[in-house]
Amino acid sequence: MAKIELKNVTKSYGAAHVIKGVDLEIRKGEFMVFVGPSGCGKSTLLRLISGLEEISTGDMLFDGQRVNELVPSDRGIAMVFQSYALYPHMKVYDNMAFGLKLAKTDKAEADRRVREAARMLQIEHLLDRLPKQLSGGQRQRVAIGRAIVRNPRVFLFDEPLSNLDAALRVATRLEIAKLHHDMESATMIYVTHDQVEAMTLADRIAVLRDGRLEQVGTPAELYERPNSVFVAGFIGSPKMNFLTGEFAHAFDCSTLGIRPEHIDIVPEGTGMWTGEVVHAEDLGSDNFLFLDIGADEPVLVRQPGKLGIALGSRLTIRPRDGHLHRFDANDAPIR
Ligand SMILES: Nc1ncnc2c1ncn2[C@@H]1O[C@H](COP(=O)(O)OP(=O)(O)OP(=O)(O)O)[C@@H](O)[C@H]1O
Repeated sequence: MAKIELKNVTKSYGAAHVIKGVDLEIRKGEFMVFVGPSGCGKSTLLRLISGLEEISTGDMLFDGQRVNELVPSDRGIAMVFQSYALYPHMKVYDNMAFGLKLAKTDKAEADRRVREAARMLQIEHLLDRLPKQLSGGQRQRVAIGRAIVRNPRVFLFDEPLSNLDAALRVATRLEIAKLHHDMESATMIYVTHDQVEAMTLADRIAVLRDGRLEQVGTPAELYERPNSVFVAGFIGSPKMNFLTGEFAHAFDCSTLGIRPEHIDIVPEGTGMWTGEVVHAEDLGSDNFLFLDIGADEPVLVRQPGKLGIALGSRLTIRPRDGHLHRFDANDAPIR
């Protein structure tokens, strides 16, 4: 399995500069997740690594070897997309074995690999079925199985779970986490919009913004020590509250960030701010309370359990010690 290095990689389509100089080292066996707003270049970066697209300038290395000119089939990668693209007329077994057949892999060896992958993904009982006889989640597992049997150096996933319903997403996410655990030397790169997928699957997350890397770090690093207002607002769900003006000046900063889960409701007279509940969402396990404390936008407070707080109630709140994020006028953190 491979270590992947990107050295000042750029990609332009005519005058459109999509990737603007990315330096990144993905370790052998690492699970790297790319996140960022729509259009920031996540899929393009994945396609550059796969070789489906050629980089414009810079270098791409797999295990120290320059692969800029290598076609996808010579890079030892396997891709899993959101659409599974299984052959409808072939049984699951043949779908999984197809690539090996093309590569003229020994039949017994191919059989061994298909059954091993099917066992890992718990789809052994589905090998004789056609794709149309499978659920969406099962189809996606077959697509992942088809990637596994090829024994790739690198797995590339482009939003593989986005076509699945909520329950299947969770089940298949656990499956992918297990796969990474079982194939500990497999390097995996994964593009997603989903915060939970990014936070739970990643060894490290790369946050992209407009064709550049904004920050790369472990999920905990990005959550606890974001390097910019952008990362602070992007990582975490629901989103961090940002206060400016007098609210921030009171803390000697230009922007004050507080996550909804780091605000406590306290007795009047002991808090920092008081405001009216202008909107409330009861999720059963959690309450989202939106408080108008006189800032530009209501402050979101996340509280576990059943609260039964009525709209229009006045609440006093206090940010939890050690969980304030202060930023200067350049959006850089003050620590
Ligand atoms: N073949 C192309 N020609 C011109 N522009 C392109 C081409 N492919 C992608 N782009 C542009 O490059 C930018 C990045 O696209 P990309 O698909 O990598 O973004 P993304 O972060 O994966 O977005 P999303 O989250 O919406 O899938 C977009 O502005 C897109 O319009």
